[in-house]
Amino acid sequence: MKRTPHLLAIQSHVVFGHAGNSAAVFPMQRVGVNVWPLNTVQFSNHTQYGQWAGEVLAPQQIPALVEGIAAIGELGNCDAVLSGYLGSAAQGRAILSGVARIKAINPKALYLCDPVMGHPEKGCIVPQEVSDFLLDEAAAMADFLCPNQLELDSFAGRKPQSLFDCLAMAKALLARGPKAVLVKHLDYPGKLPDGFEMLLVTEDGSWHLRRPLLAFPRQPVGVGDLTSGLFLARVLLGDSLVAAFEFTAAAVHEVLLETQACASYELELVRAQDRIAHPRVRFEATPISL
Ligand SMILES: Nc1ncnc2c1ncn2[C@@H]1O[C@H](COP(=O)(O)OP(=O)(O)O)[C@@H](O)[C@H]1O
Ligand SMILES: Cc1ncc(COP(=O)(O)O)c(C=O)c1O
Ligand SMILES: [Mg+2]
Repeated sequence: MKRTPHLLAIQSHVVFGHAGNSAAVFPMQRVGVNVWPLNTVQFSNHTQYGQWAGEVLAPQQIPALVEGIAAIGELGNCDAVLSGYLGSAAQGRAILSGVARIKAINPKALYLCDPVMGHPEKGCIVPQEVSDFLLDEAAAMADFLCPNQLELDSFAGRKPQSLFDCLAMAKALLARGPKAVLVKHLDYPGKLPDGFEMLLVTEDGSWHLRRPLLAFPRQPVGVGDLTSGLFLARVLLGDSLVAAFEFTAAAVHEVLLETQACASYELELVRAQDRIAHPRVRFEATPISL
């Protein structure tokens, strides 16, 4: 029997609703991965409500928890680490030392970094030192990097002129070290208004994917976290990077369809669970080159 992969997921937890681990853990479990959630913050709700209660985890807790798992002899079973929303740069550095610790025991372990940055136009609130840490330190250690357009712009230090420019920016990011860059959300002059587009850039080639853009009165949150979590889960389950990319687009679209049908602001993950595991829709990734 094939072994069930294990994934250490280090990102935020919200008590109410879905963002960070609260958006990604259940879907990753539902597709068949054992998840070890390590919550960087515990907030009442995601920050786009504009107000929340709760605390950031003390950074020294991250190595302490990783050591606790090592002490029971389980750390070598960790197949991948995912990091997302960080409450401080010190937390980020603690995660990188955890990743190094895990890779020393299991050199095949993968690290996916979702570089969640704050943006005034988006409303996601992240300290500036976290953005600086992601740009300067985390990208170099990640096997997979999953920025959205605003985060890709921050890495490149500019906005794109075209789709091919987005591709060039993502390729430049590949040169910093990751095996693959998944741009979860493209925005560039001339983009068709009714499409939601993504890019996958790897050492072996690049692929572009388009799915329908659905209308929401308020943009749902946690979509990026769901996207990076499902992508890593499917890679661990044995998908090629392109197959994981296509699966992720389909499963996330299914969640958005369910969320739209329920007129809900929070993602309808529980109602969409069968469609996450077995998406009915399919979007083809098409090769793209400069
Ligand atoms: N098919 C879609 N239709 C409408 N909105 C979408 C669709 N897919 C994603 N979104 C929204 O687009 C925004 C961009 O998300 P994205 O950039 O992928 O990641 P992040 O959630 O990290 O910002 C989010 O607000 C999300 O809710
Ligand atoms: C606590 C928390 N975690 C994670 C996120 C990231 O969500 P998204 O997937 O939209 O990038 C947010 C966004 O507001 C948040 O408030
Ligand atoms: Mg995000």
